[in-house]
Amino acid sequence: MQLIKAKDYHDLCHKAAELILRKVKGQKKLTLGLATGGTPQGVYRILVEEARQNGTTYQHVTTFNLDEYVGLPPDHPQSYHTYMNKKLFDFIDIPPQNVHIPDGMAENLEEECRRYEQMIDQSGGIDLQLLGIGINGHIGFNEPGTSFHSFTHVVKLEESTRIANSRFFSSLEEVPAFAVTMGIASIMKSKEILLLAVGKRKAEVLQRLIYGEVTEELPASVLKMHQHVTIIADEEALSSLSVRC
Ligand SMILES: N[C@@H]1[C@@H](O)[C@H](O)[C@@H](COP(=O)(O)O)O[C@@H]1O
Repeated sequence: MQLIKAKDYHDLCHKAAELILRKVKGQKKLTLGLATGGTPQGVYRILVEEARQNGTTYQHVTTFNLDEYVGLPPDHPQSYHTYMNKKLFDFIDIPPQNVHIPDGMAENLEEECRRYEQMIDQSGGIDLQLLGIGINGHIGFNEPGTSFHSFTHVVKLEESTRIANSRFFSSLEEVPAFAVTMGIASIMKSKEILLLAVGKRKAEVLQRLIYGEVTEELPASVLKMHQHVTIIADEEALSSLSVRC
């Protein structure tokens, strides 16, 4: 794992956007895995601004989002469909048919999970997967205890995750209890992974990730077994480590 230290959130977003843009501009065909949550918002803002200024095209880009809440219609203000449209897709020229987000409203969720996993494979696999990290070490919505062999599946969200994400809803009760998420094995199939960690509240989990063992109790620890992982973290997130980057 390569660890890149960013001064602050602004710096982290620029470093991450730069890495993504190098792929967008350098590859004829590109499949990106995308994340939601607070962390990548600033990265998407930079991508949008850069496309506006330079006319950068995303016609050749296909995307797969990590996850979606079960039971929220795509146009719900807190669905990840809405998040992605409002933060990125509405402002770049990516063809709508190239955008993939799990359907949390599917009647048969098991079938939806299989379909989603197949589509990732049919696209030729993810070239670069963007990840955030939950305070309990989750990636996507893979909570502690999730099998490292899991593919796209339905998960029951941990209370700590619902509480953390309730800041985007008007109350905790409104946060769905279930989600569809790419599994750990789905994420590990990506050719390259970029994990972002920001702020004091990620310091403890980042310390566990970097110094701790590989265990299903800390889903992100699986990344240590991947060949090509970059972590970009700001000073606050790195404050529990004594590393030189
Ligand atoms: N499903 C998402 C994750 O993909 C994300 O990484 C995590 C951290 O979110 P934040 O970046 O807001 O700390 O939150 C959610 O639970």
